Formats: sequence, structure tokens, C-alpha cells
Amino acid sequence: MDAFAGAEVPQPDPNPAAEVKPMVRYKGVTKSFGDLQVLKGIDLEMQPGEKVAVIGPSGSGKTTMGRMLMTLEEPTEGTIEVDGELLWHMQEKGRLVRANEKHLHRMRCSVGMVFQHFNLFPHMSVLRNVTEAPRKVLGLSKEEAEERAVSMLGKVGLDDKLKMYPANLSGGQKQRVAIARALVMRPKVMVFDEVTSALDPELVGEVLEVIREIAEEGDMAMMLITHEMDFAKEIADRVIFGADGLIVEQGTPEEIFDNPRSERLQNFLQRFRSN
Ligand SMILES: Nc1ncnc2c1ncn2[C@@H]1O[C@H](COP(=O)(O)OP(=O)(O)OP(=O)(O)O)[C@@H](O)[C@H]1O
Repeated sequence: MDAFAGAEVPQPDPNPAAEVKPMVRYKGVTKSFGDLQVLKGIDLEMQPGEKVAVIGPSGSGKTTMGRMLMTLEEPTEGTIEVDGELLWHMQEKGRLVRANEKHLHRMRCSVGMVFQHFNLFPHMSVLRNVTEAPRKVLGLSKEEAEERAVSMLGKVGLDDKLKMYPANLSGGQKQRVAIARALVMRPKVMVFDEVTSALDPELVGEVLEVIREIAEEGDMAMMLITHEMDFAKEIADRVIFGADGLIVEQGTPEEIFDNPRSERLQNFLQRFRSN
């Protein structure tokens, strides 16, 4: 049963102008898979344009957080908002109820996600991989979709590979197609989930460079789930350290990497540096 059916609708802020509206807001979010409680009450806000890196031990629920934002996993409790709109819930007759498919579908378009494994369509050319969603989901014409796609593929340095198929691309090139495919939908928020983990070391740099350029453009909120600590330090405005289903510590990259306060984070960074 939906834990939210019948819950009170949160009251609007009496003075909304006083508050900058966050682009993303997790409120009291928990997630269980059977008996395993992976997230135990996450409260997190991301401001418009903010770059947030999420670090933490394997199995601490980082991917699950991103997948919930992408509407791929449903929170067990709590709410998530994107740009002021509830993601997994909607209001019906003054009550919060689980969102219907139409609402989820609309909200899904505001979030883009790039995964560790590229998940490209193997039977489609690079161009078709990138035009498919704008055509099918946004209903753009072939010409409009191709115009957007070619521009995005140019941005990730692949405008000379439009007619190629994924099997003939390197891992770094495949991942750049996956990034273009997410960006072409013009999401409000992007989630990058361990996007370099499956790459040969010599291909990591080209993908990080593309993400760096997107980050420098500034206007899109980005969640970077990563084990690339140097990259997190360079790109992120804020770093979140999660462990055992909770946000244990958060702060600027300098605070987190140079002056970790909690013993959990100190141990995590020490283990990381000695590997
Ligand atoms: N669909 C699922 N069904 C059951 N258990 C799941 C499911 N998805 C994730 N889990 C479990 O939830 C826990 C958290 O997984 P998650 O992938 O979110 O962690 P993570 O911090 O991203 O780990 P890593 O750094 O290794 O990618 C793990 O124990 C995982 O096995």
C-alpha cells in the first residue's frame, strides 16, 4: 500500500519570495528492498545550477538515490520534488496520492541520467540513438530532433560519428553518445552515475572532460555519483558523503576532502587513498 495515501498536503510557504526554490528536494526519503533498508531518511536539497557529488562506500545507496530521481525506483517513504513539483506523488482532492503514469512520464522528462553501462540501442546508428527519445517522447519532427541531436553530438565531440553503430565505437565514445542522448531532452537535472567505472583508464579523461564542459555551462543542476574523488573535488559545489543509508556529512569539497569531521568519512577517505 502507498504509505502516502491520505497524508496531509504540505502547506505552501507563506512567503515564497523569501525562499530560493530548490531544483531538487528529497524529504524524509527511505527505500527498502524487502527487509533491506537501503536509505533511512534522506533530506537533501539541490539548488538550480548546483553540482553535487555523492560519495560513499559501495552499497550505501548512492545509485538508488539517483534512480529514484529518474523515476526508476519508487521511494518507500518520503517525497522528492523537482523544480517545485512532486515527482512520485500528486495532489488529489487535497491529499497526496501516488502519481499516475501520465504525471510520472511528464516528470521523467525533467531528469536525465547517464549510467555506468551505456545502454545504447545496438541496432541504431549514433544519430538515431540520440533522436529516438526526442521523437517518441517529446513528439519532435525528424528534422527538429536531428537538429538538436547533431548539436548535442557536436558538443560531445562526435559529430563525425553520426552514421556509426555502437559496436564500432570505443567505450569513451559510447559514453559520450549516452551523455548526448540524455542532454538532448533538455533536462533540468542530470544524474551521472559512475559513468567512468566501466571504461579503460585511458578513456576516462575524454568523458570527464565532456562532463566538465557541461558543468562549466552552469545552468543545469547535476548529481555526480562517483568514486573519482579528484574529479568530485574539482567539479562539485558540494559533496555529500553517504553511509549506512544516511547522509553522514556534507560540505564544500575542501571541507569534505581536506577537513573531514566524522570518523566514518576519515576512514573512508583513508581507505580510498591507500588503494
Ligand atoms: N532492485 C534491487 N533489489 C534488491 N536490492 C537492491 C536493488 N537495488 C539495489 N539493491 C541493494 O541496495 C543496496 C544499495 O545499492 P546501491 O546500488 O544504491 O548502492 P551504491 O552506493 O550505489 O553502491 P556502488 O558504489 O557499489 O554502486 C545494495 O545492497 C544493493 O544490493
